[in-house]
Amino acid sequence: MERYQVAIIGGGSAGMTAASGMASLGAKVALIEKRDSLGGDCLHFGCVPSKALIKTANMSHDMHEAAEFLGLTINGEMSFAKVKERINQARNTIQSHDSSDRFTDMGADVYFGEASFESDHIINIGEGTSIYADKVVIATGSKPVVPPIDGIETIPYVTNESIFDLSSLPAKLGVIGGGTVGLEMAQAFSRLGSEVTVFEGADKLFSKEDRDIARFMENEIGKELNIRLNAKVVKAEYQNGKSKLTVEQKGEQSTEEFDVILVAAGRKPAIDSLKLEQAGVEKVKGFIHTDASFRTSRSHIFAVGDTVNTLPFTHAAGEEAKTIVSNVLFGLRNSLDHSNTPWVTFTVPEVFHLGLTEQEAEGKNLDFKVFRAHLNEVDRFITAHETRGFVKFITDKKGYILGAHAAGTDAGEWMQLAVYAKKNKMKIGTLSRMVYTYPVKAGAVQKAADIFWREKLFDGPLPKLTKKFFDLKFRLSGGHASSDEQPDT
Ligand SMILES: Cc1cc2nc3c(=O)[nH]c(=O)nc-3n(C[C@H](O)[C@H](O)[C@H](O)COP(=O)(O)OP(=O)(O)OC[C@H]3O[C@@H](n4cnc5c(N)ncnc54)[C@H](O)[C@@H]3O)c2cc1C
Ligand SMILES: NC(=O)c1ccc[n+]([C@@H]2O[C@H](COP(=O)([O-])OP(=O)(O)OC[C@H]3O[C@@H](n4cnc5c(N)ncnc54)[C@H](O)[C@@H]3O)[C@@H](O)[C@H]2O)c1
Repeated sequence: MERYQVAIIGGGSAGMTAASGMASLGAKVALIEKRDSLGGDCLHFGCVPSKALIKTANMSHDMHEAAEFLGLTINGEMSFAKVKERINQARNTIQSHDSSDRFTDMGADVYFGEASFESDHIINIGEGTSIYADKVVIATGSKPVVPPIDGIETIPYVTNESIFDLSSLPAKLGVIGGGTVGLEMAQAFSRLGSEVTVFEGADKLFSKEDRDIARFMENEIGKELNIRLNAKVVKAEYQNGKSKLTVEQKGEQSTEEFDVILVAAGRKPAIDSLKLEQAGVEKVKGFIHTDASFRTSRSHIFAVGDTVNTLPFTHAAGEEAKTIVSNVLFGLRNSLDHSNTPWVTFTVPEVFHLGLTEQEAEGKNLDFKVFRAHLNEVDRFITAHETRGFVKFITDKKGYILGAHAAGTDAGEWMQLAVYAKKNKMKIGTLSRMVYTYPVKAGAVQKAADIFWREKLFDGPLPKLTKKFFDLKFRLSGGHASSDEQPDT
């Protein structure tokens, strides 16, 4: 049986990052992936295809809006095959960066096959292969939750794992779940031309966002989609090529027919087939339980990414994997503070989230301040006619950043500045005291940050003091300007 210092189960964002870090340091590493290529959810069914789809849908939407405004006519039918071509091109290009050769070149052995624990050190891969590992990293990601709706298995629903394989654009798309996956996909399909209805069980959308952002976004996205809140899908049927949903809302039932149903009702760790019990690895609430240094209940077995109950994002998975490299190889106890990990929801407008929301600051009884700027005050947004949205900073009394939130075009790009400032424990005023190119979208950050100085300089005692000083100076100079300040006559 081949022996490894580290076996990494799962070749997604977390697994690949851990493998490249450990193999580059010279450890004998096995990377095991159940699918026939590396890349994980993000590459195959998540971030990459969804962002390529969103971009293509926004291109189509913006083109139609611009044509109408400029008095142009667009002819022809949109080709869904072309949309898929763009998605596949993006996937293929990124796939080439994630090729197994890259990892073998680094010295890792890549195995393709489903892994499960035979014991706490022995891992079976598919049928017939077993390896021994001193340490193990579990990075098997997550999978979609399919809610227990009567008849759901009788309809040909899609999830994020199959929606990118649709052969044509559905005329009517029903989306179960108004979370990040549901809303990003719903808006993209709507912008390509589908009529989209989103069924959300909760009473609001964007529930993890700052309440002002959530309210604003619910209103914005509601202009493009049919949103049904407090909606419980109780029954699903398939008749004459259509999927029929029975939905309960405010005690009343109604039915609606769709060409395609997307189930986007949340995700759960993909750990069922690992036989964790054979390794003695414990779970809590369906996630693998770890300490702050990502050690499981067995100290030589680690878990990162979507398998643990932290933040379910690619960049979070990657950062967790980087954190454990020295924990696994050198027995260190590095931990990761996710309070500086942002996330972005790629709807239009885009939503950026970092740190505490206003309601969380209230919940913690913090003495905090809010600084905000609206995009209609920022020249770059005005010139681009993209004034929908705002930025909002939450700081402590002294101005240290606790949270930063924004909704607006490309918010995920221009708000990255806030991550640097918060991580480096800067006051919001620092974001004002730097020169921004004119005109850029990050001008919105500067506008909000300027308020910090305006309050400090102009709302405090300083203006009264300086007025007294100038009055005195004026009187001392005889009530008229000194000779060297006299204007030319
Ligand atoms: C539609 C969608 C869009 C998303 N968009 C974004 C985004 O824009 N930005 C963002 O940050 N995040 C996004 N995410 C979330 C992101 O995809 C995940 O957080 C990320 O992929 C988690 O990485 P991971 O390495 O933990 O898991 P994964 O990337 O899922 O990798 C796990 C790997 O383990 C393999 N595996 C599973 N079980 C076994 C086994 N028993 N043996 C061997 N291999 C196994 C899987 O095949 C997979 O390749 C999106 C998710 C979805 C669903
Ligand atoms: N831009 C990004 O970074 C990005 C994009 C997509 C996904 N993701 C990640 O993937 C994770 C999963 O996304 P998701 O949207 O699947 O999950 P989610 O937890 O964000 O949203 C699921 C939604 O479905 C609703 N729901 C659950 N069961 C329901 C039912 N039976 N009927 C109606 N509504 C129901 C929930 O109330 C919730 O609002 C997210 O937490 C996010 O971290 C990130």
